[in-house]
Amino acid sequence: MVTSGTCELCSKTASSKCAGCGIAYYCSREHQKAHWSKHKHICKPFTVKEDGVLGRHLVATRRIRRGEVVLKERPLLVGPAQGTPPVCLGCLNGMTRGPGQPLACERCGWPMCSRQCAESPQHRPECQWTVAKRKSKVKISQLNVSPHPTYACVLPLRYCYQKSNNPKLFEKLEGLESHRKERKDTDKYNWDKFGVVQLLRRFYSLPDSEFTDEQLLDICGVIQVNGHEVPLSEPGHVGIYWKCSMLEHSCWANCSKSFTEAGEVLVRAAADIAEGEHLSICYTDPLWSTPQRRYHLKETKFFECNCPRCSDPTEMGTYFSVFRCTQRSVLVG
Ligand SMILES: C[S@@+](CC[C@H](N)C(=O)[O-])C[C@H]1O[C@@H](n2cnc3c(N)ncnc32)[C@H](O)[C@@H]1O
Repeated sequence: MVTSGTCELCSKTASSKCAGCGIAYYCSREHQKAHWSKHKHICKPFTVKEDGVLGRHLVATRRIRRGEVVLKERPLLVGPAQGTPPVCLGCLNGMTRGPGQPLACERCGWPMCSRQCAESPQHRPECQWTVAKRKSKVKISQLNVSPHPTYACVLPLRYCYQKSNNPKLFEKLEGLESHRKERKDTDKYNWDKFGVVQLLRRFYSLPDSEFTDEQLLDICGVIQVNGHEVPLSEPGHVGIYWKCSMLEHSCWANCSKSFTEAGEVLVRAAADIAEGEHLSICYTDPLWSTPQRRYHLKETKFFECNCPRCSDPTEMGTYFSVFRCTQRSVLVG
């Protein structure tokens, strides 16, 4: 991992990066300030626009070359996926994978893989709420159950926890799309009512006066619509990012995403992108057929994909979704 570069102004070795683009290095705040009039034209090569079809989306403000880093950012929130076996709530790795025996956090009882993970700030929300609201330790006796139902409430709980502990972060999360109307009465919504809302009420005695059912279901909506599967743990976990949440989908995306070891999302241009072009990533599996991809996007992200690939029956000449006719030789022969 690169941790230093040369200062954009004086070319000395520098270790602090521009927070906007994460590309330019500076040796001091003074040099960063002095260089800003030049750097502002290339920093963050996109702007957020909004329209009636896509909602907010990112548009290139200059030409972006293939391979260039478009954005790099830390997650607003991370937590276990909804359907997961028991994981350590510090590092988010599975509890049955490590060499050592899982240990229970001394304060809250949630199983952890080490003392260090039990002390990690990541684990604080459920740890503090277990002590303050549940008032009795959590006991997860079966570590090989998958999915383990108790873990479904952890990420929503971490989100709720920010309301009083980090109101600025909570406000940011609240600004993300939840598709409240479109989600209502879907199978996932009805599952969340029981699997998350009722669980938080029973397990954490979370009263309606703190969060109404509708608010909790909106939180589940934000996680569903904006959550990224992060493959940095085994099993993977979910991360919610701010700018990355503004990226629109295309099955013929011009950007690709990956993750740094530190959990940042890294979005790179997968093709040369012209100024004014929309930036996109693929929300679904590009190796699925057109009907599968469109169904998945409609069910989970609530839109009909009309990208160039979905609009072209040949899928850009690849015939990716066609059935191979095994009778060809009989028919033509
Ligand atoms: C992660 S959010 C993207 C940001 C969102 N537009 C906003 O304003 O917060 C995903 C949502 O954006 C919209 N969206 C993304 N890509 C789209 C596309 N290609 N066509 C239509 N809507 C799209 C859908 O409403 C989708 O559920």
